[in-house]
Amino acid sequence: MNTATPSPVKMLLPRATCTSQRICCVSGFQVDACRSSSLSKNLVVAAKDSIGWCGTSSVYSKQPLNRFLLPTGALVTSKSQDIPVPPLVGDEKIGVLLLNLGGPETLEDVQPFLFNLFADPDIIRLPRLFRFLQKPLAQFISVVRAPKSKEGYASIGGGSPLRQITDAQAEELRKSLWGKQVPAKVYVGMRYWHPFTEEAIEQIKRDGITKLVVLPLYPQFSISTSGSSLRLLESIFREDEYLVNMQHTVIPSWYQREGYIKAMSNLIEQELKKFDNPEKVVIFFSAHGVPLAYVEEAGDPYKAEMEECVDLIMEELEKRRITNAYSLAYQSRVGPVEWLKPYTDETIIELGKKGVKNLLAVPISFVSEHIETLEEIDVEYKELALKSGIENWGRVPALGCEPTFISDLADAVIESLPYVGAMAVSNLEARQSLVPLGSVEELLAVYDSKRRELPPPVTVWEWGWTRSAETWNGRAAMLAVLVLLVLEVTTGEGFLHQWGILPLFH
Ligand SMILES: C=CC1=C(C)c2cc3[nH]c(cc4nc(cc5[nH]c(cc1n2)c(C)c5CCC(=O)O)C(CCC(=O)O)=C4C)c(C)c3C=C
Ligand SMILES: [Fe+2]
Repeated sequence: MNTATPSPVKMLLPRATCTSQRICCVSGFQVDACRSSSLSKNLVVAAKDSIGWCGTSSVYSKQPLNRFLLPTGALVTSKSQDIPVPPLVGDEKIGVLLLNLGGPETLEDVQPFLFNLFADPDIIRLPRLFRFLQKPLAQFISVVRAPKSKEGYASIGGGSPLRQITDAQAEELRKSLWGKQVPAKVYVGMRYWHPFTEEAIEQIKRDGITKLVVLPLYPQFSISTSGSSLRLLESIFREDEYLVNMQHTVIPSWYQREGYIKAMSNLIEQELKKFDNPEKVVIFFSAHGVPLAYVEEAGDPYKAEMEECVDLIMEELEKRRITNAYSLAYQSRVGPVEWLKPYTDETIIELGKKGVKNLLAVPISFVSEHIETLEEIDVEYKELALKSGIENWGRVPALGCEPTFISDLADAVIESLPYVGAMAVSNLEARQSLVPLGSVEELLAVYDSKRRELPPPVTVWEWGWTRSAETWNGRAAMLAVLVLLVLEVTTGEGFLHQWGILPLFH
């Protein structure tokens, strides 16, 4: 790190950065800043290829390189590098909050974890009138599902690896940010298990973080994942004076980032090489599904983002002269409603029937190994594939702490810093930015710290004999049955007991 005295006056500060109240001078430029300008706030004076001198209009002194001065709202770019240089922050304390799902760490955790998951109105979306049933229903479903889920977690070692992997990702991201001159603290906030988002927020407050970048660890946005975590965060922020005043921004999704696409392509390329005839392998992207109604009724961008993501990876592979056949399907459906299609299991059978012999599964919606890669894909789908006539099976590992990926996440954080607390001036500006701040307009609107309202969880209602009405009628009927079941289980009385059926479940 070069902390030499700045060489004699040479004003190379780009004009744009001089126009805000505070100024940031960037590395790669030799600067004697705007000392004589009318601007009297903070300055950073940087010697060539370093950032090491900070000061005010009249005095500047050698300071630790980590004391950054941030031009609030101003985008800072350096002509000497492709990646924008980090904005510099004076007494600000930068935090990055990684949002993730969380998973049970022991078999005893499974049922309460499932309860938390099903009690989330973004996972089971009840009509407003029936919201009071959310928790009893969650209790019922979690108890019924727990034995099957426990079996799955038992088969992958007795618990989810998610906490460990996310902690490791947080540490690698922290190191990468520090390496890029951004001394940020990185926190992990899980939605359904420890460390809960609330716990992370308490730590953020204790640490006195003043600027927060919120980064969901899901490449593509879904109401059921990033949306749910952000909704929770919003309710926490709204009730807390410290947080209301803390500046923050959100990176809603990042599947289109070059670094992520390249990292995924690298992994696919490596796994293809393990087959005897790599060019004959069908690349089989398998994404976690969501109920179809999320996309068709509630406007979840998940499907569109997933398809675009797959296209981008295939384009990148094509640049590397890898032009294999590929397919995208959705896995892990839960419950009786229709989910995004095609389903992974049905597609595997279909591919087998078509004579496909070599299949490379690519988990695409999540960046850690978890129960659905380690059990569902590696065991269930592999078995199904082999039964369906596929002879050679491979699976791309989840990204985990892959260096290109982590470095790209760090760049995403750095690129988002100028937006912390600053409203994107327009959607156009947001779309042009490297960080997709405008890709989910409503979310941007909400999660820019100066705007608030979230889109309601249930959106569409049409009168008459329409598809929507049918769906809701069906759900109401299902609910009525479930209410009867819950009442029966809790009171020990009802038609199933009368018929002598229910005691079988005790
Ligand atoms: C992008 C990823 C995910 C989406 C979208 C998603 C939606 C979604 N999930 C359920 C129900 C369950 N998910 C469960 C586990 C689970 N889900 C994801 C990711 C997405 N879910 C992950 C990474 C995990 C595994 C965590 C781990 O412990 O390793 C479970 C529990 C496991 C099981 O019993 O199968 C359930 C249940 C719904 C209903 C939903 C969309 C509405
Ligand atoms: Fe899930």
